[in-house]
Amino acid sequence: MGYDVGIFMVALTVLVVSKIWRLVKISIWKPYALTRSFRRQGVSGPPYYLFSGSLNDWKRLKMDATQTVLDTNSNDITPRVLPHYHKWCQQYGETILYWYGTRPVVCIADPELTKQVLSNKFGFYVKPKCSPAIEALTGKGVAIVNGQEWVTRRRIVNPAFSVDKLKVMVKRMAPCIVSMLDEWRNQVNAAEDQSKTIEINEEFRKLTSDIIAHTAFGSSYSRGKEAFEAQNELQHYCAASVLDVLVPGSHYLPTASNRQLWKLDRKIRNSLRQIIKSRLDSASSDCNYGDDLLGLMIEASETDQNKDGLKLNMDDIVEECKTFFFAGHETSSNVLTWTIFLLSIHQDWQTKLRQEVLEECGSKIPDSDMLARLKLVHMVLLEVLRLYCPVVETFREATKDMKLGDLMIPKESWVCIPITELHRSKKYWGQDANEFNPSRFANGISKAAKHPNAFIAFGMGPRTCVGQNFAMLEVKTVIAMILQRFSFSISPDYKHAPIDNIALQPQFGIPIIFKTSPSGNI
Ligand code: HEM
Repeated sequence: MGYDVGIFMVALTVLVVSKIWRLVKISIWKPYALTRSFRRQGVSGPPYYLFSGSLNDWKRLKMDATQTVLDTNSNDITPRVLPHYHKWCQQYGETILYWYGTRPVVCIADPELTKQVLSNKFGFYVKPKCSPAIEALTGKGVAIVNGQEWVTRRRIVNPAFSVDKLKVMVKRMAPCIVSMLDEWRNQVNAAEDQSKTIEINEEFRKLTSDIIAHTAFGSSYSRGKEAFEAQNELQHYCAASVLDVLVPGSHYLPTASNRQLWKLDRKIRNSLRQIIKSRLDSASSDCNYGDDLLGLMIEASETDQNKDGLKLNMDDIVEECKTFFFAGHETSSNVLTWTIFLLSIHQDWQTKLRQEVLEECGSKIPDSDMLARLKLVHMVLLEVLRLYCPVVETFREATKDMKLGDLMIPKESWVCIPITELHRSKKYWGQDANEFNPSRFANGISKAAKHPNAFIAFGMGPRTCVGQNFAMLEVKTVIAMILQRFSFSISPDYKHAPIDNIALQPQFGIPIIFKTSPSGNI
């Protein structure tokens, strides 16, 4: 008995000592050694603080930035959107090392190095593990999984965005857009001076939710409403907590904020399960579930005929639905918002685009052929995506020690690519990098800057955005239909305050004054 207790005590001591050693190694030794190693390579950054790394400094800079308001005509948004990067770059140079807790992050704003990281096909730079809150928001779907799991999921979802499917989707979008615009027109016509101020960010959020629900899930905004609303609430929660120091295991504790997170997660899942169930119930006897995204995923859950022999189960489908519900509306709604904002300020471009739309589409609802001819609209959208890219930055984790340019990136370090900064670097975009100048895209994306990969609004390489063609068609259709019907300008009440809330949003919304367009009676 005494012997057993002795062995137990020794084992316990070994366990405790090894845990303590691991903690010391991760939180003290590694940061110290890596800081020195990077310094030798000429890279430095803000100091490392025990456990919190640079998070507290980062949080403070973000808080301060949210108190500022920019000049409405200024597109120089980095100090507000990536205030930590802006400040640390000025202090420590273009490439910086900072700490997400105990995790080293090397930030690079160089298109050549970005290409090496994002285009790596051997899985040496993978998507880092997300916090539980982000995972609850975006789902453990194709956007965050790695390796074979990602290959399988990407193969399942890719066909949902083929050219033929997109053409059908454009047709399905139209009624959602008409319904919103009819409502706007009623409001304009009801106003005494025939003009109405509308806060567009919220309107576009509802519209793009409705569109993704219809086109990818054969549902409607009202059916998915509970999921969208819970995702919206969760997004605010995530944005507020993303810079909190994560204590390992703390997400299992029933704290007030965890309980709120679990509740929202349950709401999203339940609502999505209802949508899936109703598709299963309505399937014909030959198990034809439809050829939209949801149909393809259900089919993949029923067959192991896919190349890898891997199947999706119901939970996988729910996670994937979360991914597409979120990615499918959050990005597009913000691009729409910033496009209308910029066209309100640049009335000359608004006039040019309206002319183009009326020439190519007349008063008809645009189809995919007409949309392909809207060259100026396309250029303007690229310029909006450059200046107000919804994805502000992206991260990868090195799975082994990597040589990146002149830098050695140690295994398990993160590489941060500050898209907002890369998109307005004077080195690549010229002295007018912060100006709205859609003409720079006249000869296509690769010729717009001094480096062909300086524009990465949809990412690059194997993990490039699966919904990019869908998003461009959607945004083009909405903008064209607005231009056919209305002229618009910015309200004097507008406060220019872009903010990174997981996506780039206007902190106080954007009030726009709409009038019925003199050009048409559509
Ligand atoms: C203008 C709107 C959009 C922008 C700017 C955008 C941007 C991006 C970017 C930058 C990435 C890559 C992130 C990274 O490499 O870390 C990405 C990935 C992704 N996007 Fe989009 N996106 C947009 C619209 C959409 C839409 C409408 C959908 C769905 C219908 C969608 C679904 C996805 C998915 C599933 C991924 C993950 C792909 C993978 O990892 O294989 N996106 N998006």
